[in-house]
Amino acid sequence: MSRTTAEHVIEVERLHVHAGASHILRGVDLTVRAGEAVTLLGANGSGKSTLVKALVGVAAPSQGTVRVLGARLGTDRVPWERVGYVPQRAGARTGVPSTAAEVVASGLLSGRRWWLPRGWRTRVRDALDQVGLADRTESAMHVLSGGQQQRVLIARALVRDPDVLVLDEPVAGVDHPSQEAFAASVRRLVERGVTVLVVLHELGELDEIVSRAVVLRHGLVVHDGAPPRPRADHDAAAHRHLHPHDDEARRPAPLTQNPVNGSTEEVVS
Ligand SMILES: Nc1ncnc2c1ncn2[C@@H]1O[C@H](COP(=O)(O)OP(=O)(O)OP(=O)(O)O)[C@@H](O)[C@H]1O
Repeated sequence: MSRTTAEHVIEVERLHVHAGASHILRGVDLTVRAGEAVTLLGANGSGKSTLVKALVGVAAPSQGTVRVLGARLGTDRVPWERVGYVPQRAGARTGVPSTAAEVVASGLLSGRRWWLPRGWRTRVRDALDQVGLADRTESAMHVLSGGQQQRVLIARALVRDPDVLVLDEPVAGVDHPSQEAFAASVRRLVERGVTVLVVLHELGELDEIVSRAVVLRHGLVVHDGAPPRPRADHDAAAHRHLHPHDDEARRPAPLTQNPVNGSTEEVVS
């Protein structure tokens, strides 16, 4: 059961994003309804991070519109306090000495609210508990493993109790316990009706949680529907992989294409 009244939590229409001379997004349309758990897939450089950055107002559209929770970016006031965002891993080791609790508490600050609300300590502890780090509240960030630091950043997004959560490759390169803790927390959020849009390279632990996959290729949506499932015969001797050359890769993608790495496959019977 969804927690928001806006049926369309995210609405992107004919979105173009340029960076200098690069035309990164070339007319993306995307609608995410309340309560959906959607993964954004695509090969390196296909535009996934740019799309999520445009959703949270970090990348400016050169054309097209983005609406979040019914508010149009750039014209309406977006209720950012209801949006949780975990950027692509940049490393939490900033050199600034801070504890896990301090990093998570910063997630309670937003545009107009520069003070911590009553009960913030409990909320911070709960958020860290959700990612399996209740016992590391007072740990300095630099003593945590990379996976644990990433979980702290996820807790920083969760502490807002967001209605929509946008995550950019939240588990890339993190240890297995962190991946499991992350999947368990996404499952609970989805059960509570939170809308989730997550950039992934492979479904992994989220395989049974996401219900829809949107695949980008060269800045365009080339698939929007059921998530790719691992093929049972993938390791079979009769299975042959054909990897396209670059100009082939620029042709419109067939739906049988492996959406994660962009390769096409042919089975020899
Ligand atoms: N600020 C920028 N200036 C110039 N080019 C950029 C900029 N940001 C991104 N790009 C280019 O745009 C393309 C898409 O980048 P983006 O990070 O959105 O892709 P991605 O699908 O998230 O890739 P990855 O899976 O490697 O994170 C890439 O070729 C990237 O080099």
